[in-house]
Amino acid sequence: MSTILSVKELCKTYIIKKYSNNVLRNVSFELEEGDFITVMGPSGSGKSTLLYTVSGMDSMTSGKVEFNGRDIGSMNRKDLAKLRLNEMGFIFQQMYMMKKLCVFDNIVLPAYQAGTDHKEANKRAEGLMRSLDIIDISEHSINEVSGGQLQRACLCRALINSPKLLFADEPTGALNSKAAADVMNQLVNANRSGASIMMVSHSIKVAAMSDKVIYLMDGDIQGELELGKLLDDGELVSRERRLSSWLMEQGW
Ligand SMILES: Nc1ncnc2c1ncn2[C@@H]1O[C@H](COP(=O)(O)OP(=O)(O)OP(=O)(O)O)[C@@H](O)[C@H]1O
Repeated sequence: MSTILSVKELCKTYIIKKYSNNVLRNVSFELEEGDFITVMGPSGSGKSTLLYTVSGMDSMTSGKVEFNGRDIGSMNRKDLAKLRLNEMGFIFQQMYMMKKLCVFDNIVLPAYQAGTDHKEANKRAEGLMRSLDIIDISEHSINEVSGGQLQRACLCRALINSPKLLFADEPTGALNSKAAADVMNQLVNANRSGASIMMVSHSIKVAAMSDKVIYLMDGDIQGELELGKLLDDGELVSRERRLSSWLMEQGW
């Protein structure tokens, strides 16, 4: 098993009107290939900022982040964009969909950009949309769909290039329980097919499906809980209980 993401002493400071906000303070952790981790913690503890900085979407103030042995802090914008297109997938709270394209075209576009044969890309997009129950909205403009449908479309788009590492910020946030279960099943399937996942979630039910939970407090990792791979849905209740009592110890 090799390390896909190595984060060492990562710091991120936002400066607004001369006031410094040290959002991430010396965060260090490693993600092994095939890992599925969830970052939890109080609102404002820096969870989304952590996802944005380790994925190269936002710059770091200091520290080192390596993706598959490549130092992302020293990569130029073009190489970073290529890395994100080909090897990473994103489901973020601000969903950057192209307003002029229909849902299907938004989903398939990254595959075309990566040079995948169009017929193959279309087939893959259709399969993903069926599994997330949004095939009926293929031709809709992104202004004509619900928040939950849009979130599922984002997941399809994130998976279209079979990313090595998937970043997901509250992927079930806007969803009802059936849609949330569809999304989580798809994430677990993607992980079983080899994608590593780094997710942020406030939900115990959702986080209990991951292998490991990191608790972020005031921009630093306060604790880690190893849950192991989810092998059977029957284990979920006991995993949720374990996670819930650990979170209470963390002061959640
Ligand atoms: N682009 C930005 N510019 C300035 N400050 C920011 C920016 N993004 C986040 N922050 C600040 O960083 C801190 C952490 O925000 P972040 O969104 O990472 O927290 P979070 O743990 O994900 O919170 P939540 O659970 O509420 O989503 C907050 O104080 C926030 O105001």
